[in-house]
Amino acid sequence: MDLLLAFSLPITSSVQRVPVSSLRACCAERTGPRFRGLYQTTRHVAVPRGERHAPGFCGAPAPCASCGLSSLKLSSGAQRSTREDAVLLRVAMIGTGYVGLVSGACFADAAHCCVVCVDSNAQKIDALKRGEMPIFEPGLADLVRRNVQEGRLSFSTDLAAAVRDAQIVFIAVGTPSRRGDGHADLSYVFRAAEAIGKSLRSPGFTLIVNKSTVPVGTARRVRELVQRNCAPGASFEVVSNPEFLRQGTAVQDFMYPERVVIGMWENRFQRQHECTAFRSAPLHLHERRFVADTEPGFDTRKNAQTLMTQLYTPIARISGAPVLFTNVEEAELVKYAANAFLAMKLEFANEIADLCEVAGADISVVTHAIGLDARIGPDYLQAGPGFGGSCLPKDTRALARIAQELWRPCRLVETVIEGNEARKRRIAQRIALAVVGNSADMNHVYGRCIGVLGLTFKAHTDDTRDSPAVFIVRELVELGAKVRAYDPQANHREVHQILGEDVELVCSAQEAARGADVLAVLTEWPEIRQACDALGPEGLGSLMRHRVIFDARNLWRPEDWLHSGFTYHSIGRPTIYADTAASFADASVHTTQRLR
Ligand SMILES: NC(=O)c1ccc[n+]([C@@H]2O[C@H](COP(=O)([O-])OP(=O)(O)OC[C@H]3O[C@@H](n4cnc5c(N)ncnc54)[C@H](O)[C@@H]3O)[C@@H](O)[C@H]2O)c1
Ligand SMILES: O=c1ccn([C@@H]2O[C@H](COP(=O)(O)OP(=O)(O)O[C@H]3O[C@H](CO)[C@@H](O)[C@H](O)[C@H]3O)[C@@H](O)[C@H]2O)c(=O)[nH]1
Repeated sequence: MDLLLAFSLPITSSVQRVPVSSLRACCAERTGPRFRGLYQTTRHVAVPRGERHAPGFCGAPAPCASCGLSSLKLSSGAQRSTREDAVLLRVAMIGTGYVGLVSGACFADAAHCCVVCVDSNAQKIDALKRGEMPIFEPGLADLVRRNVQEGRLSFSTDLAAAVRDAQIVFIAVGTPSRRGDGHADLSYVFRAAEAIGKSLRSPGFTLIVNKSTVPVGTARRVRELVQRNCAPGASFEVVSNPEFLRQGTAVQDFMYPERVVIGMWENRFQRQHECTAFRSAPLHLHERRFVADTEPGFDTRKNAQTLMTQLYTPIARISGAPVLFTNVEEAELVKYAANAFLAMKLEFANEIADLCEVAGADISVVTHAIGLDARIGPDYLQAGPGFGGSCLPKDTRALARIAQELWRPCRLVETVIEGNEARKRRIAQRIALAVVGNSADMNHVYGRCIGVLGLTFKAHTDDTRDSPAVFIVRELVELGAKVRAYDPQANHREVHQILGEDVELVCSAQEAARGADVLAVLTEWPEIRQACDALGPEGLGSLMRHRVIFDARNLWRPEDWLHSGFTYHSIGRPTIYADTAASFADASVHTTQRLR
């Protein structure tokens, strides 16, 4: 049995093509709806001859409990030696953050690569060498451990050595917002490009892949920088390969992407003649040629396309994801356009939620109903305190900025950015109003105690970058409130760096609730709901000074708080008042019944 062939080579005598419908569905339950979707969209997969099991289909990264196989773990000595004897692609990942570490570990695991993850932060690399994870990302620790043990993944601060040994070098460094003007700060990318240029082996071909999110035109500048810094005989190509993973589900997203986008250099004249042929059908591997074989640059581009194909074929096979070859500008724009569209959808849901509050409607009913229209879809319509994180806010700002500079302003994106900023402020004000009650005098917030549940920008991550929760807490502190906050994963040191010592960080939801005038839920952690449910309204109420909840993530249904003695505020839904609960009961129960 040759599992390696099953992934990376065409069908051979040891591998057969099997209709997906006849595979063992041993892990269908474990992998959830996405797996079932994949089942429906992929018609054939390659599996070892004589088997009805598709390696990797059973829910990489974890090995399947019932069949013991995954794309990542080989179960017999014979299989292991086949893999060890094979020539592995050598990859250097520059930047070992949320994207670099996940991508590096996943490539090592699924794509049979030897990956060196490089970072200029020596502490991070030392921690990884000791087996400690610098970030919290579900499934990542096991994946890293397994690939380190099996010799496919290592960590280093030595960029030059890693680049010299690599066939493919990824740039996965940060591109934060540049202070003041909203542009992406490309200094990390350019510094990495210079260092890569200086370290390229010569002679020999190296493929440089930009995975960082960058404005259109950046690949061109990276190429110039590498060219300026490399030795005369070095041969290289730069391609763009934006990443679409989400924090909290990063490993799953990387292994089962919706699509892989690879931006290649192309000859513009050729494009006018050839591209129309590809436009009518979805682009798949090898469908698009970028340079005629008689033109200069043909060899490096062909090498680039071959290496990227080799690298992504296993993931494309496992996931059934299309691999789209575009030009570099298209690839760079796809990333910003996708994030801007998601941000727009969220801002839309949030605006409709505001409308629901005054119109006596329930946002969850409205979004459920509009999401049933396939053109709209049910995802990304959960109203909340505004979108945050290290991507959507900075990427929308960067897109708006580039569009302005290219004299094609994206007014819609600009409006989304403004709307989201205003929303976070408004949610802070609403929480403050919940504290002061009928007096509506913001001066009365001074000295009052607000318990905060959740600080990360969403659940299942430790990341507080551009977190709406952190923004809201800062606003409340500025109004003079005493904030006591709990988050299951947020790093206390980082939170103190952002918010100073004005916020007391505690280790449980109970401690955050103790003595609070209002308890504000700002991140949708399941742990938070479980802790509150375990206490029950009586237990929770006995800890608090006043029985008021502000649920900015709609963790509960309004009717859950009827007759509880609590005033329950949420987003885009009727408020349950402690003293007038009965009058709201009918409305909220009706809306929930309609949902079912
Ligand atoms: N976080 C996400 O979910 C996500 C998803 C898709 C795309 N992206 C994009 O990917 C890029 C990286 O994002 P991230 O969240 O992983 O960032 P991050 O800040 O977590 O990691 C970046 C790492 O790069 C290192 N670094 C910077 N310059 C370096 C250099 N010259 N040499 C070696 N290491 C260097 C930093 O020390 C840091 O550890 C960004 O452009 C981001 O927009 C992020
Ligand atoms: O229905 C929803 C979905 C998300 N959010 C909020 O939107 C923000 C972003 O969430 P999400 O997109 O899940 O997280 P990210 O990890 O930032 O992922 C986004 O940003 C990444 C970096 O560019 C992209 O790769 C991903 O495709 C894109 O989803 C968070 O504050 C969420 O709380 C909501 O309020 N309601």
